[in-house]
Amino acid sequence: MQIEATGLGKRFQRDWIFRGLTRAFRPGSATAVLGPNGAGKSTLLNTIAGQLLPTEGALAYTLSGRPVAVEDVPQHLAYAAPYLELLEELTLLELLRFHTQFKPLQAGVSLERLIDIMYLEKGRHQLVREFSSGMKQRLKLGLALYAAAPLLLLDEPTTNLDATGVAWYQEHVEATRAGRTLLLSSNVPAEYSFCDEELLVTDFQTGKR
Ligand SMILES: Nc1ncnc2c1ncn2[C@@H]1O[C@H](COP(=O)(O)OP(=O)(O)OP(=O)(O)O)[C@@H](O)[C@H]1O
Repeated sequence: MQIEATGLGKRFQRDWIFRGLTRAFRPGSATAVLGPNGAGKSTLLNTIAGQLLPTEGALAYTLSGRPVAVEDVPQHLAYAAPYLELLEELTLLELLRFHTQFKPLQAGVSLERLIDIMYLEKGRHQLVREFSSGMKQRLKLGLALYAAAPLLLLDEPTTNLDATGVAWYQEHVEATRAGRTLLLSSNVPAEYSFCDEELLVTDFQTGKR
């Protein structure tokens, strides 16, 4: 998905979080959205996801040369973030069946294959609520990385992952990012070192008031 941000700005009450952001995000690119805690990285991802309205400026989305209305962006989007909750009252298999009804997996990836990829075989019939935080994070990432969605947003993707989990993430983000538009919010170089572009949110904060 091609995304063109023009003069994009977001304000909460009287505080501008970012302002004057003009940038194109191309299919096949991976952009690291960087900045200190509270800089506005998640706010920017949520705005690009169409979940927050920009206060000023515009976002234009194009898929295979056709414009996509902002209200249709969610169907083309896979998003993993600490603040997006899993349905923890379901077992893993129930959750995967439910989730993939509205967010299908990539061609050739079955539910069983995804369970293997996520190393969650033993949790197949377990309530997600009982998963460790690392298991939940592998589940969130597996659902996003292997979704059939051209726009991939990852917010702090290695949250709760140990060193093995971080290596797992690096392997699978590489395996799934070709041709997609990826934006990744991070403070951890191991999460974003593969990205070909960087966007420092604080570059869009001078003179914003
Ligand atoms: N819904 C909201 N209403 C008011 N202020 C908000 C809202 N959401 C976020 N903010 C504020 O916007 C600023 C940016 O927050 P945001 O979560 O985007 O930062 P971040 O760079 O992702 O931070 P972190 O690295 O800590 O996750 C913060 O000051 C936060 O308090």
